[in-house]
Amino acid sequence: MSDVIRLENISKQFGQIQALEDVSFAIEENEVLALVGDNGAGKSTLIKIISGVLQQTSGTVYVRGEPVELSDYNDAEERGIETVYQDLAIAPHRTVAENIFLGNELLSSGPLGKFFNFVDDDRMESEARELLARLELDLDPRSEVRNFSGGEQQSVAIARALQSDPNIVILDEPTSALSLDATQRVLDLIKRLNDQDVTIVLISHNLEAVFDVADRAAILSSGRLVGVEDLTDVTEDELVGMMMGRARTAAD
Ligand SMILES: Nc1ncnc2c1ncn2[C@@H]1O[C@H](COP(=O)(O)OP(=O)(O)OP(=O)(O)O)[C@@H](O)[C@H]1O
Repeated sequence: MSDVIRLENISKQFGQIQALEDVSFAIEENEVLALVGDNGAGKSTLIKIISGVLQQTSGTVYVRGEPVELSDYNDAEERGIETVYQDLAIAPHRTVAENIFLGNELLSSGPLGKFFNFVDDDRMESEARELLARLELDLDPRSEVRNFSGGEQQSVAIARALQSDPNIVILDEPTSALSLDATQRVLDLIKRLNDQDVTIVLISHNLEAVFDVADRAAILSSGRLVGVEDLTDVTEDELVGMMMGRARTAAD
């Protein structure tokens, strides 16, 4: 398996606070990698660096073997990396199709449409319909998103990230605040994406979800990488121990 992203000695300081210290590991092609750790461990800081929102103080990010400078969100998007943040940034009074194309609206191809920037609602609706079908999401592209449950809104946010056809999707706590049922539906969506060759990085405090959907877990504690474990090799208790900063020993 080849690396899609490799982090080498990534450190990040905010003034006196060392949010990340010398973090090095690789994300493999087509895996689901969970990023776990206690509050303040550095998970959000790390994904913001991978998605171009923050820049590391030192260290190098490699995407498909190339050292890259991700100075903003577009740099990451151009390399096929999309992120769905916890706040979702969904526009509740817009339709599913409008949300999927929010900020990337398709314009009419006719000369007048181009000139006046007419949005091509029909094309957005039909492309949204195709995308939703590909993700096996039973959502009407013409419905306003405010009518949806939390799990469905999360699915719309994931569909929007998929609109640019990324091959790496980073999900920040996609199941927090969801019912058990909705959580399972979002986990099933993550599995379907992964079956379609999308590499997934998942931040989650829900260890049951992590064990259900992820292949490996990278464990952070106080800004340091404690380990990267194959989830078939560790128990939930061992993982919690590592999240508390206890490296695995041969006796574990
Ligand atoms: N913009 C910032 N300015 C100053 N300190 C920050 C900033 N962002 C994060 N930090 C600090 O960096 C450390 C790591 O925070 P981060 O949000 O990455 O942790 P986390 O693992 O995502 O936590 P949580 O699970 O609570 O979201 C914390 O000590 C946090 O207070």
